[in-house]
Amino acid sequence: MLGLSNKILGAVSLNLGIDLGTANTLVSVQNQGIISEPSVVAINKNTNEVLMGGNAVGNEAKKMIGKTPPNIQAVRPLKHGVISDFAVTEAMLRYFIRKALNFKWGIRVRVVIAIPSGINSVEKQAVIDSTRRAGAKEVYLIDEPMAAAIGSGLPITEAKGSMIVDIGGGTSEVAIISLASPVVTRGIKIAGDAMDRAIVDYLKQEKKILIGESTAEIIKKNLGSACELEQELQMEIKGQHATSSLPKTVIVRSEEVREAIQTCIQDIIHMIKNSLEATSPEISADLIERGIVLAGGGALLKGLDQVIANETQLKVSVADSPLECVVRGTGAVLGKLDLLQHILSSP
Ligand SMILES: Nc1ncnc2c1ncn2[C@@H]1O[C@H](COP(=O)(O)OP(=O)(O)OP(=O)(O)O)[C@@H](O)[C@H]1O
Repeated sequence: MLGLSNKILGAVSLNLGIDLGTANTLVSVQNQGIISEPSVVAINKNTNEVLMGGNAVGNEAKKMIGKTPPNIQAVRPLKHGVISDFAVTEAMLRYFIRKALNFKWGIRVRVVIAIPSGINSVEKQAVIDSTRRAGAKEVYLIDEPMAAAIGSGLPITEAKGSMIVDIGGGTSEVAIISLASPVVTRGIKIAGDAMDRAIVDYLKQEKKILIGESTAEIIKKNLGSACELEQELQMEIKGQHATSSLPKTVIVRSEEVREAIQTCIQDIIHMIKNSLEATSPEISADLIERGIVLAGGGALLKGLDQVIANETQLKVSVADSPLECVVRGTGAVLGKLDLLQHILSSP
């Protein structure tokens, strides 16, 4: 839990870096720490308004998915890395900003917010407007892969190619960066959520069991892998029989999960190869030396680094705390807004 010091509470302004993600929203409070909660909001279906009280957003709201009474719905306001519901996103941002301020008032808030590199200028302006309405006075945007590269510690300002692959919940993005500018970028809407859906479909088809996406995510994190494991794994899963709808229990094996998510992994590898094909020979030479850095929660999939290394013949490493790379990058930029003005994204 983040605790704001008296020094910050006594200050008139506060800098926040925000990674507004499909799966998780993270907020870095300058010199303090990181808040991280799922990007989930509970709404009243009758009024379409966000529920009152402390359980309407984040961890508590995620626990409600698939278990709400008919008048309440737990929704994820971002889909495929893009905001699908601006009103709900704004409510979520307001919650996170207030939490970062420890629910104190009268503090001027400056925000750097990371956005998927594929969103258009109208959507960018909408993110700025929502963040302002949620309580920020100044708002700057940065492309997610650029923030991930900075947060992974890549030397992006050098005249040498650096490559980051950010695999999140809704999107997988690649950026090859030199002199603080993206030289090649690629993105696809295939990432962690698509793997969860693939597991749901596979188990319905092959094991005649219906499960929700939250259960599929647990299966992916526990059993999911991109290549053979030294010790294959298995776990017991509870759900509903696909035809009788009665409760059903099955054993799921890591080999089955690998088969289920294979297509998603191939799509991500295809995107990476495609970006490598688009680089200049000089940058390719730099990448042979430096390799590829993986960030985002998807980077934690067992064996993914190994498979990408085999397919590209480059060194591949997973960034430290890959789920926090983007927000660490936004935090780093906040400290040097003047210096890094040119890497911020404008609508
Ligand atoms: N150990 C793990 N193995 C596989 N996947 C994991 C693991 N841990 C987390 N993930 C997946 O990482 C994804 C979340 O990553 P992250 O928080 O970086 O995404 P996001 O920033 O919310 O999404 P986006 O960048 O697409 O908006 C989820 O799909 C989650 O299931």
